[in-house]
Amino acid sequence: MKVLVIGAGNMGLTYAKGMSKSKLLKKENIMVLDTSEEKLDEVDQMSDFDAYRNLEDCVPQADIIFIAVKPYHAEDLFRKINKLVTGDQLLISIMAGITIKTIKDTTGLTKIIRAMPNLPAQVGKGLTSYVASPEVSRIELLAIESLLDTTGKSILVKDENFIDASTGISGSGPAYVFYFMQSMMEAALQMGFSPNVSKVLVAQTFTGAIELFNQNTLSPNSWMEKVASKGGTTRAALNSMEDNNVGELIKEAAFAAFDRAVELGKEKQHV
Ligand SMILES: NC(=O)C1=CN([C@@H]2O[C@H](COP(=O)(O)OP(=O)(O)OC[C@H]3O[C@@H](n4cnc5c(N)ncnc54)[C@H](OP(=O)(O)O)[C@@H]3O)[C@@H](O)[C@H]2O)C=CC1
Ligand SMILES: O=C(O)[C@@H]1CCC=N1
Repeated sequence: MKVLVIGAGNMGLTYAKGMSKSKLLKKENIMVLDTSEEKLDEVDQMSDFDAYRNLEDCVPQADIIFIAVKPYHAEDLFRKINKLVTGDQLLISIMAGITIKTIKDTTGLTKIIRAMPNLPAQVGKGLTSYVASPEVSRIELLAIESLLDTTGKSILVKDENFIDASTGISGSGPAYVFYFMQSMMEAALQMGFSPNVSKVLVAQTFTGAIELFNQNTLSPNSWMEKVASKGGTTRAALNSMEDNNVGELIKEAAFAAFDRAVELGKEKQHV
């Protein structure tokens, strides 16, 4: 089985590396194509995969084509791919918003997996939700699941709406966590801690809280209660968040990402 990864950026290279480390695929069976000379130099220097500049040289050889370019590059790329594909190839897209129908209509392929990973895939802690077109067989689906699992966990969702929804939760979600971390680090700096100490205070707090959450069956609300003493400091902080409607604002932000994913799928330039 040969896999071609198109787009050697944050996510494309992460998956190429994940697949090669996993031993599911031999390195010589992973091809990487990008239009940026800088990215291709990076791939060449890693000397892990063969770097390609021209679609003609790699698309026809691929059993699986993994698309990891930005959504606004999809239209042009798909038009070019259309002339090179054979009906049996399977395409995995991780692009936000781009629907299976659009991919089928523009590439001519029918075996499509639409997936939504997240950045922690870079450290093997990713979460990828995915859905398949009916033309993908059960055996192919199992093989794809193994490939996606090389970067963390994967979840097969019921329909594409859940891909857009998981974009709002897990796809974009790491940025919400970093937003929270940034604010806490800024508060620590304002309290007089050095940048290094601020970083350790915040990072270890997040790591510890996640470890607790993962080792137990308690909800975040129950954990909050364990931290907060009556009339104490945590209650003061949680009251301040409640007063400022922070919880609702976080939900609103997640829905803004969900809505944007749906909108991206409808934008004319992609079809
Ligand atoms: N970053 C994230 O956390 C997540 C991203 N995604 C999705 O993954 C996709 C990729 O995102 P990300 O990895 O961050 O993007 P990057 O910009 O890091 O990587 C995309 C790469 O593709 C290259 N490229 C552009 N057009 C083409 C083309 N026609 N053929 C080959 N290569 C091309 C780009 O080159 P150049 O820079 O020159 O344009 C760039 O090197 C997006 O569609 C996004 O929606 C999904 C989940 C999480
Ligand atoms: O911001 C984006 O559009 C992509 C999709 C999810 C994370 N990054």
